[in-house]
Amino acid sequence: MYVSRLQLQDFRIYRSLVLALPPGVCLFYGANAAGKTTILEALYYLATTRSLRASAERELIALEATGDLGLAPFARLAASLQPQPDAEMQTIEIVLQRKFGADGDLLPTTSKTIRINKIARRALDLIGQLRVVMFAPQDLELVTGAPAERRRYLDVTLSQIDGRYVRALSRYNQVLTQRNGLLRSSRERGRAASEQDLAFWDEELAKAGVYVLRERRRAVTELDNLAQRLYAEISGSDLALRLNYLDTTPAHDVPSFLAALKELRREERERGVTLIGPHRDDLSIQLAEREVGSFGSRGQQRASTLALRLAEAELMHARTGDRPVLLLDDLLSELDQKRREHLLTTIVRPQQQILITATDLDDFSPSFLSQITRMNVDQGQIFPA
Ligand SMILES: Nc1ncnc2c1ncn2[C@@H]1O[C@H](COP(=O)(O)OP(=O)(O)OP(=O)(O)O)[C@@H](O)[C@H]1O
Repeated sequence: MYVSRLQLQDFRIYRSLVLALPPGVCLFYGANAAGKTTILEALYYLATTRSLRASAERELIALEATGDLGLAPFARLAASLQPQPDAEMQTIEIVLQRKFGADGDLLPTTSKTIRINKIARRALDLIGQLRVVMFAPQDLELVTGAPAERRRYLDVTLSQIDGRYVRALSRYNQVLTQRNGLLRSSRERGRAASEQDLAFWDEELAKAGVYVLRERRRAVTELDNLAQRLYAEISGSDLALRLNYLDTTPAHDVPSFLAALKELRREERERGVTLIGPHRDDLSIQLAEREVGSFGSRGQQRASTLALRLAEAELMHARTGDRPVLLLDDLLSELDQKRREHLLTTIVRPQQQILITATDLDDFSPSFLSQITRMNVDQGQIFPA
């Protein structure tokens, strides 16, 4: 699959952009703050419906956006996807709009409208239409950061592969919020939640949770194989990079999940929170049997992160038969010339769309530059170069 066209209106620095993209490698270069990362962010947002860096979605709407004829300011992102060489083109679109309050002032909240082939759909239906893997400078947090970073890694990967996973995870999170609300409010009121109410939420939590757990465990087994090989390729080292899913419950089916919840009943009532399940799990990432996050050198942490991202792309390819679009944000500038060339030869393949950002063309060899498309980014405008 590749993105043949990206259209942005009032998305961050881009007031109006129509960009044709090639199926192979495309390098976006330009000064700091020119708008390079924003292009990758737009594609990540269209793929996952999540922002990479905004703390509130309204930040994605251009500050200068005024909205039309009394409409609240909005951002529009659209992409044309070419799934297979002969398959029919698809279009995906997100419109993100500010809301007016009763007094006519803009509220901090936004609404999101999603269309696939011009037909309104839910966010859950959009995920998986376009598959991307983002390599970002802040990726080191994948190994050094909190468990939530690693859960997100698994969730974003699996959500793009499996529609049922997206729905199960969304259901799990809804149920978890309800169940935690019940446990917390009962504790605060000093009146135990009824066993009947809890039993209902237990059942719902277990049903969604078991699917999420099963798919995460299966993915980690595959990612473990892939990442081991990729780490060796990237680093040239023979230390084994190993991934392990760290679960808070060994449950494999609904009855065992329910039994585990039952066992913790008293403690959960006392603490007012759900203590086991996918929302508390973690992914162990070890090199030579030690956690890379705590024991690895900076170079080992970086190589592990790269291996994890490449493994993510390989997993998507293995499961769907299609290569995801790779988004490499300012990644290559951190590597020396030899490692950069090595990485590029590892990832550049026929039918693999790769979008790269860089401030400096000098980071690339003339032979590499002669084989790719270059785009110069300048203050929210893009010029083929
Ligand atoms: N909502 C918004 N409206 C207008 N401009 C915005 C908005 N959000 C971010 N910007 C601006 O967009 C510009 C481009 O940001 P971007 O991160 O894409 O740059 P970049 O080319 O990747 O820079 P660098 O090389 O420093 O990483 C920045 O100046 C940023 O302040």
